[in-house]
Amino acid sequence: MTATESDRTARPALLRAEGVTVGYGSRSVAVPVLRSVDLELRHGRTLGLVGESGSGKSTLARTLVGLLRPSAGRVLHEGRDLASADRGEVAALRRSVQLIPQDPYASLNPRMTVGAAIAEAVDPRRASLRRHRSEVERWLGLVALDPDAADRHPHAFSGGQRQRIAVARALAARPRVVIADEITSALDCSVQAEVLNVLADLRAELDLTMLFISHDLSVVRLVSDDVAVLYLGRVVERGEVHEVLGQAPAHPYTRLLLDSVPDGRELPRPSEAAAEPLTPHRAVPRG
Ligand SMILES: Nc1ncnc2c1ncn2[C@@H]1O[C@H](COP(=O)(O)OP(=O)(O)OP(=O)(O)O)[C@@H](O)[C@H]1O
Repeated sequence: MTATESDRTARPALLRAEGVTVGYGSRSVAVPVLRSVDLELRHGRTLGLVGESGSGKSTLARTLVGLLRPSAGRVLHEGRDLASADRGEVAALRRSVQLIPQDPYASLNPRMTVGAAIAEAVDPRRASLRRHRSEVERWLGLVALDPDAADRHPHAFSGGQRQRIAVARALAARPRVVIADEITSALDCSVQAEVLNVLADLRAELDLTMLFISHDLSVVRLVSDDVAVLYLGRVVERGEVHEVLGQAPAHPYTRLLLDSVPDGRELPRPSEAAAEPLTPHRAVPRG
């Protein structure tokens, strides 16, 4: 075992799927979308999840945060099975794993100001923008938005700004794990870079563990330490990014994925590709 391998496997798994099978509809008629999926997110690492449209990536994301129940297998949050946790524990465990969906309209209430939405994430029981104004403004600063953004509604922002608001809102809940589900796929390239840079800065500052879902192999290569390849609802290959997306992918589907990307094997290594941070270093609010 190499030094990197032992470092990776020594880190505790914050989130683990064990033999997870999920389908939609009633159990008797459901055709599984996910079949016996095993996956783990280890502390401080980013796992990229790739796979073609319909392979089950979003279904897996929703299952990991507890929005869908597996018909077989289990999901463990820091070793605890959501299915056997009591209500208080489920609420805390769910809060510690935040999902950022592709469409920020799905996660931002159009009738709520941005500040009220972030205040709710900061403190769901005493959600008040007035009470949490300074922390809300710090989070807005962390995603490079002005403090007065707090008083505006989501429709007043561009797609990239809305996605940064969604990132701030998810992170304001102080999760240990973030699941980013195709968060840049609806954005132009330059705006994609803005969102990815913000996320990369915050990931390092907050010591986040992340599942980064994307069909874009070059983006996955940039942000991930490890990668898992989902094909027809099964994880067919996983490992460190440079191994799986490097010279010798083991599974034919991974080879097909790579062959479909122009210069797919020549993508820059994360260290070479690390772009200038979009935002200057900012102190992260601790609380
Ligand atoms: N609410 C639902 N009810 C029934 N079937 C669904 C539902 N959501 C997804 N599916 C089906 O489950 C399969 C996997 O969908 P899923 O959205 O998880 O795939 P995906 O890999 O995220 O795709 P994409 O990259 O296009 O977002 C698809 O066949 C889809 O039609």
